[in-house]
Amino acid sequence: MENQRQDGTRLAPGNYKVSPMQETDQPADQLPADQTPEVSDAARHMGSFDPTKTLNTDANLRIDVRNTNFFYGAKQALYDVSLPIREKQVTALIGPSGCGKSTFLRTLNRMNDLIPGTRIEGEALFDGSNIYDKKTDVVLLRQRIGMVFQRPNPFPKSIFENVAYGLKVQGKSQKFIHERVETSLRGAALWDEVKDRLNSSALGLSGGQQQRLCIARALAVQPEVLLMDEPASALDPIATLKIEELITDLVKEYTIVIVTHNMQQASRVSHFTSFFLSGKLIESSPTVDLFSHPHQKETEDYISGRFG
Ligand SMILES: Nc1ncnc2c1ncn2[C@@H]1O[C@H](COP(=O)(O)OP(=O)(O)OP(=O)(O)O)[C@@H](O)[C@H]1O
Repeated sequence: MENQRQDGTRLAPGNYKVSPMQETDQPADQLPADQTPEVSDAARHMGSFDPTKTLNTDANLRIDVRNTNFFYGAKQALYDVSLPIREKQVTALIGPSGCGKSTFLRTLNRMNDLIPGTRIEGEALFDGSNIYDKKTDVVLLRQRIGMVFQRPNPFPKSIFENVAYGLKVQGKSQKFIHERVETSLRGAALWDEVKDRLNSSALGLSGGQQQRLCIARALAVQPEVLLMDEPASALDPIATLKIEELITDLVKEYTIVIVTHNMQQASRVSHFTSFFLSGKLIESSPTVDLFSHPHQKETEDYISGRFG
């Protein structure tokens, strides 16, 4: 298929131009915010990441979701979803608003349990145990499968306290906590920006920094899987590129599942992409294949911009 959107831009990873990355001769102060030289620099750096180079279709299954149905009261939001989530790979969930991406993501660490009247069927095997099992220790589960939300949600505490929080709950020693806070902030590419103000309020950070702080907070308890629900949708283009760059770094050590509205973002950062529509998983493939050779008509319609 000629993989062109209606506006003419191509979607195949690595072969298309994403508007924030385009270069121009206009003076910087006359450029839209997403085309400033700073963005171009970050974009150039991102340009060196090519998920096709680290795609591993044989990677171990980290979570094996089988035949999941999910209900909000009488309303069914997921229909018979089966999806293998591979270790140390980024899996992107895409699809139009209301298709069930976030619901699916939240089933993976039982965040939907917090909503009264919800019900789930099927299984999601994580180290041989079913995540949905009533006996699952959800506190431990959420430690092992951490989550970052759409809007940065730091606690109204200091930068240090935000990252140390989970470790204090675990009763770790002061020395351990100090070391882990630094490692986590480094892991979230925030250390250099905050090392001299660890005791300042986290609420004084920019939106992008707050989101990286939330990522550091999730990393502090050493999760194995990171769930990200549109982690950059509330951020400006520079902060967005920093988060994308961070994802491409984190996946060396963690398994990542990311919900995104942005197909170009899925192409830039993910190894696998799953397309949802009306609560059903329509197609799931290596990202490069899904965008260049979709197997289903619905997928082709969606990625070519015919709906959604
Ligand atoms: N707490 C809730 N109670 C009842 N229905 C809900 C609830 N949360 C989501 N839904 C419904 O479930 C369906 C899937 O919603 P979900 O938020 O998972 O979709 P989404 O693909 O993530 O959408 P978006 O991209 O807009 O965030 C939608 O019809 C939505 O209205």
